[in-house]
Amino acid sequence: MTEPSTVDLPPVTGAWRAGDPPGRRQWSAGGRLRLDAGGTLPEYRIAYETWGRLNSDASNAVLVEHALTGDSHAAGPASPGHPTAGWWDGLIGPGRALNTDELFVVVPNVLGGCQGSTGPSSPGPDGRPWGSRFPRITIRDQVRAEAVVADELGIDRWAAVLGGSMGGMRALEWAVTFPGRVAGLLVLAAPAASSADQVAWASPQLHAITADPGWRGGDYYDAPPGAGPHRGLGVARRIAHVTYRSGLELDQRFGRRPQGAEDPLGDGRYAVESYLDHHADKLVRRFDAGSYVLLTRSMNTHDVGRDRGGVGAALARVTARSVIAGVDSDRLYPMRQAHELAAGIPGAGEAAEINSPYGHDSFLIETEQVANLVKALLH
Ligand SMILES: CC(=O)SCCNC(=O)CCNC(=O)[C@H](O)C(C)(C)COP(=O)(O)OP(=O)(O)OC[C@H]1O[C@@H](n2cnc3c(N)ncnc32)[C@H](O)[C@@H]1OP(=O)(O)O
Ligand SMILES: N[C@@H](CCO)C(=O)O
Repeated sequence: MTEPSTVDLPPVTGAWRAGDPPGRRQWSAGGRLRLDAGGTLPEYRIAYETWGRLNSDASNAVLVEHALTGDSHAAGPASPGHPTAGWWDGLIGPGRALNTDELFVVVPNVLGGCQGSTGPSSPGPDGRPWGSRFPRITIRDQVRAEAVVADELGIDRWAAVLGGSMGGMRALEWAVTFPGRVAGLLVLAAPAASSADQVAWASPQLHAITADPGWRGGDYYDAPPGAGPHRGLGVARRIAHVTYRSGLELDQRFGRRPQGAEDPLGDGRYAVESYLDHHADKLVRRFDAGSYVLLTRSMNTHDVGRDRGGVGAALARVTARSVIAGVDSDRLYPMRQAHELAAGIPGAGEAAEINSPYGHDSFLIETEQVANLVKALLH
């Protein structure tokens, strides 16, 4: 390889909290959280950002839920406290689909994450990082944890809850767990229950991380800089990123081209390999492997029908005005699942289709089509 991968650099674990400048990010603290899998989380905090102003009867609040490696920074530029620009910057702001002249937009970082909310890299009750002691959590647990943010802000009922991928799972769980608190629902590229295929794709990712000697059973936070499971996390991201894009896109974009002057007949890479290396390197710099494992497992557990009499009975509880959408080229969360979900939610109508070559990631890329879905929900 003439352009070495940088995955041996230390990850950004915890740096967001330590070096955070004053900004709009705030925290809500929750007490004992009873967990789906048994046991409790003794205390936790949820980081969140807001845009716009809450009106006097708190009827204009919208909850936006991020995907696996997202965070509360859905809008605005990158800054010292935020390594990436807002992931829905084109959708949130004055005059945009989520018009902050009218709406109060709230974006929490998920429980179990590593960008401000409590997760495996956070201090446990004894002050040492939770690591392997962090309990297993489900999407449902994450949603119940987020209710503290709504309660603290005085929001009894969200005008809308929306999200894509893992964010779509949380949005859906909000509408099923708290039907009276969700007036509008937009689920993008997310199923009612994770399928065998989705669990299967997660499996090699989890193995890649936990088989890395740097993983140390999940207790690597006190290891010297650079000794964490960075290579494993990088491999996991490469696998995941392929599932986030379509095969046709990769073929048309990269073809059989080598990366620059590299020679794939020797030790050189194809351009598409370099592209995956780049995404792996970027993730390793900004995301914690412990959170990746925990959140991936929580997505595996996603099933709105669990302990509720099945998916049909769970979806029948939804009273929100609902828009359900998938992406025609999504090979990870196929349109079939969007159709099944829409068919189960009272009044949801047909699932909408985002037309795009970009696969699953289209909910982050196809701003105009997503904006139209948001407008369809809100107006
Ligand atoms: C709600 C949430 O999900 S939040 C999380 C969202 N953010 C992420 O997922 C972070 C990772 N980023 C991504 O997955 C994507 O960048 C998206 C989905 C956000 C946007 O997708 P796109 O705009 O289509 O970006 P794309 O996948 O083409 O990647 C572009 C990057 O690949 C790099 N790249 C392209 N070709 C090559 C190559 N041959 N070799 C190395 N790097 C390459 C580009 O230089 C660019 O780098 P940069 O992002 O550092 O500027
Ligand atoms: N690329 C996005 C989508 C995952 O669903 C992320 O990393 O969060």
